[in-house]
Amino acid sequence: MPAHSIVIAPSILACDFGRLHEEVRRAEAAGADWLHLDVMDGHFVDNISFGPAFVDFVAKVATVPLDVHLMVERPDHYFPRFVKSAANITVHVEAQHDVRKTLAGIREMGRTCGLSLRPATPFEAVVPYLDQIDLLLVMTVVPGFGGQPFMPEMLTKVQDARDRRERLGMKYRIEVDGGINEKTAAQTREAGADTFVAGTSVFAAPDMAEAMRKVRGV
Ligand SMILES: O=C(CO)[C@H](O)[C@H](O)COP(=O)(O)O
Repeated sequence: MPAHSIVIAPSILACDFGRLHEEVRRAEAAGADWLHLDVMDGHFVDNISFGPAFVDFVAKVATVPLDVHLMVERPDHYFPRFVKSAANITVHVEAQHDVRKTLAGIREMGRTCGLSLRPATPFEAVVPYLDQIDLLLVMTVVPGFGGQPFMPEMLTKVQDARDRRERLGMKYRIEVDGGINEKTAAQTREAGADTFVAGTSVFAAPDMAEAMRKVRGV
């Protein structure tokens, strides 16, 4: 029995930025529960995506909650700029900050908070913070670029997150991001994931609603 309802969060990184308004509408019409926005600073990851003004624009046209993933070196410095538009703000355990303080700060500003870890980071690194988070984001590719293949070795991390949550009676969502499609969504769901970020597999599909149903497993 999953602890949470299934959530599908299409990754805006994979949409046509030149038609952003229509792409947001298309994702919502196709069944998006949330929209996922990857903010990249060119330091924490080897790519630069978009910043608060872009996220604010998406918030103006979106009707579903925005799930903002800060792939930035100083999330403590930047998260307040996303509070206006985000429902959830996720930061990385590997970034340069006091993780406890940043998570508490996001909560104090009235948003849910997530913690993420790169594929190379062991699950143990997030364990001290699990009592403080609403969502654990398990990266299933090296963060920075869409369109990469799913890393099956991350399945044990998802299982660890689920087992620990059950054992300790915690409530955090388990989100997966990177190479998520019909097949890998089924594998990660089986391992314990309930929240699925999908970029290429939904935005590039001929029928986005059908692609999203497949990720959802219905
Ligand atoms: O976090 C990300 C990149 O770092 C993207 O959200 C993720 O890659 C989604 O894209 P795809 O489904 O194409 O892998």
